[in-house]
Amino acid sequence: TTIVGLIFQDGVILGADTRATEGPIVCDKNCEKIHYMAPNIYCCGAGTAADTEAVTDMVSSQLQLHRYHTGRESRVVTALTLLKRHLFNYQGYVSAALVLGGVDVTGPHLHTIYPHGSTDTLPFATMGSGSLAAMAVFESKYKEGLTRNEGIELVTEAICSGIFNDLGSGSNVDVCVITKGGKEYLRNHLQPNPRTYTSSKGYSFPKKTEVLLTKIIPLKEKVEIIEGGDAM
Ligand SMILES: C#CCCCC(=O)N[C@@H](Cc1ccccc1)C(=O)N[C@@H](CC(C)C)B(O)O
Repeated sequence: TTIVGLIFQDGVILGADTRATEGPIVCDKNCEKIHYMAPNIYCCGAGTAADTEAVTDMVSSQLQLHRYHTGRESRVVTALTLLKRHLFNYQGYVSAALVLGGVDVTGPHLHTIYPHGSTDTLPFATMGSGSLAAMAVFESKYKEGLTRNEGIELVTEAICSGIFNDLGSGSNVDVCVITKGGKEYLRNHLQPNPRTYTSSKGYSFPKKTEVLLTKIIPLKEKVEIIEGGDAM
């Protein structure tokens, strides 16, 4: 997985690739790694798919109950605290590495959360097996005050770095833009690995391209009996 986040002039932009693997096998070529937490908060997940899905869904429900109780919009710090407390409690056995982003009454916020429960607050962040490839892009090109389009392009470039350089990442680029005004979830914003289509009739070769084996090779006439051989 390659997942990223950055702060731009109007809020936060999150990005993710869409590959799920099981060892050397790609078990999902277009999965979703950007999870809804609240109307103004989203969270990218890397690690064990089941764990990232379960922990974000659980905290999202807790935030919704909290919104009913307070009558107010959820804050990013609330999601951060709920996530880190849960992960710390399980001492790293819940394998969820997260990039949490959102905009609330206190402004835009971006955090990373590690499986053991430690967290960071950053202007730009990357996680997953493709995080080094993505961070190379951010370290060389990130600056403060990026416009929406500049931010989307930089997030897309960072995810593409993971897609093309990390075997744990691949397929498409998902993007989520969060501002005070709301959010834009750009599912499959970029599809840089389209499936090249074979003919609908399946494979067809011109006649006479097959080499017909006409020579019949006879089976061995005599089979040697090995006397007294040990039973295998
Ligand atoms: C679909 C499906 C099965 C998913 C299995 C599954 O969790 N794969 C993991 C890798 C992994 C982890 C632990 C045990 C085995 C395999 C995976 O692809 N993680 C990606 C993110 C998730 C959200 C898709 B990424 O971090 O590479």
